[in-house]
This record gives sequence, structure tokens and C-alpha cells, in this order.
Amino acid sequence: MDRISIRGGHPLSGEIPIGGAKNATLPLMTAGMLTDERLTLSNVPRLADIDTMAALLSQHGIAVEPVDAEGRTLSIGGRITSTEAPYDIVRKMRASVLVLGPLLARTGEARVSLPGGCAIGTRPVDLHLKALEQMGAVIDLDGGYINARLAPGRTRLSGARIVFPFVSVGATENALMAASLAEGQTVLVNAAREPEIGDLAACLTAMGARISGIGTDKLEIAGVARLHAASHSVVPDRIETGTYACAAAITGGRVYLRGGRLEHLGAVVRILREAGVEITEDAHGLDVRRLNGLHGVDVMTEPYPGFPTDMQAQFMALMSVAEGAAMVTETIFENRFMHVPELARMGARVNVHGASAIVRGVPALSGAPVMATDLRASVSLVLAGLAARGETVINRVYHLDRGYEALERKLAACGARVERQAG
Ligand SMILES: CC(=O)N[C@H]1[C@@H](OP(=O)(O)OP(=O)(O)OC[C@H]2O[C@@H](n3ccc(=O)[nH]c3=O)[C@H](O)[C@@H]2O)O[C@H](CO)[C@@H](O)[C@@H]1O
Ligand SMILES: C=C(OP(=O)(O)O)C(=O)O
Repeated sequence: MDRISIRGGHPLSGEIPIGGAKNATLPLMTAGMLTDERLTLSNVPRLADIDTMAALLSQHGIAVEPVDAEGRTLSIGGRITSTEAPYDIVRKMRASVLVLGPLLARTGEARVSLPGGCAIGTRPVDLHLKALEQMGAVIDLDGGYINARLAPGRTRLSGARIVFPFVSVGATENALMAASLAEGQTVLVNAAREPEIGDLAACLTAMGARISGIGTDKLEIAGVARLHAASHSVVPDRIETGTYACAAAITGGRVYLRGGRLEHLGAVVRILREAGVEITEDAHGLDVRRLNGLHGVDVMTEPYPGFPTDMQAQFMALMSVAEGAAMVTETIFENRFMHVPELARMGARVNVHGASAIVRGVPALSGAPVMATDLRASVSLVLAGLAARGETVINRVYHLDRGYEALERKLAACGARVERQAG
């Protein structure tokens, strides 16, 4: 297995290109199942998760073909030939459950492996299932699979008023896609407002869907009988942007994040500024630098526009070298502090009490061999390694490859001493 080796202590300086968002691309690819015509997606990041989704779509009979040499523009299309999403693919990536709404809407049936838990939490899909049941699906769970079909006598899903008891990004996406082809009006109340939802809604609109309330927590969808071909450019990755902003800050450097957008960062900008990071925007990206010391700032993860859980680990790495203390509270996932013991091995002082961690900043971290069990935890160790004295070796690089394209090349181009070692 590959490893990443970092020799820390070099302020980053230079430019980092921000790619399209993984968490926008995955649902956008499943939206390609909503029509027999072609959906062309550009600004697609080259990531392991995108390959996994392409493999899943091809299992359903949908071809995902690169249009350009680099594979950043994908053409998605074909007729659905199988309505089964097998365990072997779904277990690799939870976002696979996003085929459920499109399969049901298009064919009236779906058999999708239950995604199961993962390192960060149990992550049930009950809200996805309830929403689809309210739209006329009959669902049972059997042998680890979700078996879904239209209720007897129905030929299409039907519009419904769906009130989510709490915010779920994935359940909002599945319901939004299903509602686009349902008969009649659907209202999604307490819908997720993440920029990736807005991006999906914009793409569906280009495909002929009738959606209002985009960007708010109440989406109204007037179902249409069919959707058609469209082209869509994927929104820039706000989590990649925030991660590299933390990289600049933790090394005391300055980077230009080409393609980064302030409007999508939500609370991250305010919190980073409070911590002593300067962020300015121009027409093409963000200039991020740390002028003086870092200060401890408390954060609590929340649905967008609050501070994202996908930035919690990176921010904790930053706080581990800030002056003073910071309380980091995780409210979205019950087990998202796996980076804490690894950061502690590098000299960070962190105490976890239930859903909160108290981080007491230290003057310096020291390099160590580390590993993590999920994507953002892994990248938080990369950030810590960039700031630490000596060498840090990060194992289980495949987690990073799920969500960070060319991580070591992007960092090395800004002066980081980082390399991938084939294992
Ligand atoms: C591919 C993708 O976009 N992944 C993101 C998406 O995951 P994902 O869509 O899985 O996250 P959700 O917003 O659905 O999860 C939020 C919370 O709701 C719970 N829940 C969710 C659905 C459900 O049916 N029942 C239930 O209890 C989850 O366990 C979690 O505690 O949003 C998360 C929260 O911003 C991010 O961390 C993930 O990076
Ligand atoms: C948790 C994440 O992804 P997923 O929902 O695909 O596990 C993430 O992107 O940080």
C-alpha cells in the first residue's frame, strides 16, 4: 500500500488549483440515470470515488465515457438494464445509495445493497427510505438489501410533502431526483442547503426539471414526465478549498486557491479569519495567508451554512498549533474523532469529552508514522505533518485518493517536502 512522506516546517507558497467537488459529482452522475439522453459533466475531479460511481452506473447499463483526454468531462448515458446495486460496489462508497431515487423514478423498482456503517458513524438511510415511501414506493429490507418498487396500481412515483426531521444531504438528493420525475408537486421541508444540493438542482433544471427554492431549506418540485440531455459544470470543491486554506495557515505560508469561492465556504471563512488567517477573494480564486500567530477558536459542526463536519479534522490540526485552547464539537457524526489519537502521537494536546474535544495548542508538533480510517482524518494528518518537525509518514493513502486529486503534487508545487512512496 502506498504511503505519503512529509518533511514538515516549510511554509507553503504558490498556487493550488481547486477541482470540482467530489460530493457534487457523485449525485450528478446518478442524475444521469434520469434520462436516456446524454448528460455531460465538466470540471469532474479525478478521484477513486468517481471511478467507483462509474463502475456502479455501468453495472446498471449506464455508460460513463470521458470526452477529453484527461477525463475531466464525462458523458453519461444509456438505458438502464439492471436495477440492482450490488454489495461489492456499494460497500466501497456510501454515496452509491444515491442510485435508489433515480432507479425507482425511471423503472419503478430498485434493489440496492444497504450501505452499512463506516468509520465515522452508523449512517442509517431511514430518511431516504421514508421520503421515497411517501412518494408511493413500497420498501422492505431483506438480506442486507433495500428492495423498493412502486405500490400496486401505480406507474410513477407521486409528489408528496416531505418534512425531514433533521437535515440530510443524501436524503435530500435522493428525494429531489425522484421528485423531478414524479407525478405532481413535491415539497421538501428542512431540505439540506449545501452548495452540492444547489449544484444538483441546477443540473436537474438544465435537464428540464422544475424546481423552485434552490438554495433554501424548502424545495418545491413540479414533476415532469421526462428529462432530457444537458451539460453541466461541477461546482468547485469547498472542502478541498478549506483544506488547502488550513494548509497555508498551519505552515504560516501564503497560497492562491485558483477556482476557490468564498460564497460556498459558509462559516469556514469566519472561523479561519477569527483564528488569524487572512482570506481575500478576486475573480479567479482566493488568496490565503497567515500573517501572525494563530488563536484558538471554538467550532461546532452544523449543516450548511454552518461549519462542515468534513472540515472538522483539518481545523483540529490547525488548532493543535494555535495559541490558547479551542473546543471542537462534532454534532453530525457520532464517531468522527479518529484523528485525535494520531494527532496526539505527533504531540497535539487534545482531550475528548463525548461530542466535544478540547484542543490546547502546542508550540510545535513532531513527525511520526500515522494512519487514519477516513478521508478527512487522513488529510488532517497531512496538515499536521506539513507543520511538524521531522518526518511524518501517512499510511492508508487510499483514503486520501477518494477525495483529494494529486494531493502531493499540489502541495509539492507550493514548496512542501512531500512524496508518495509505493508500498
Ligand atoms: C457523498 C456526500 O455528499 N457525502 C457527504 C454527505 O453525506 P451523507 O449524505 O451521508 O450525510 P447526511 O447529511 O445524510 O448525514 C447527516 C446525519 O444524518 C444521519 N442520517 C442521514 C440519513 C438518514 O437517512 N438517516 C440518518 O440518521 C447521518 O447518520 C448523519 O448523522 O453529507 C455529510 C454531512 O455534511 C458529509 O459529511 C459527507 O461528506
Ligand atoms: C464523509 C465523506 O464522504 P462520504 O459521504 O462519501 O463517506 C467526506 O467526503 O468527507
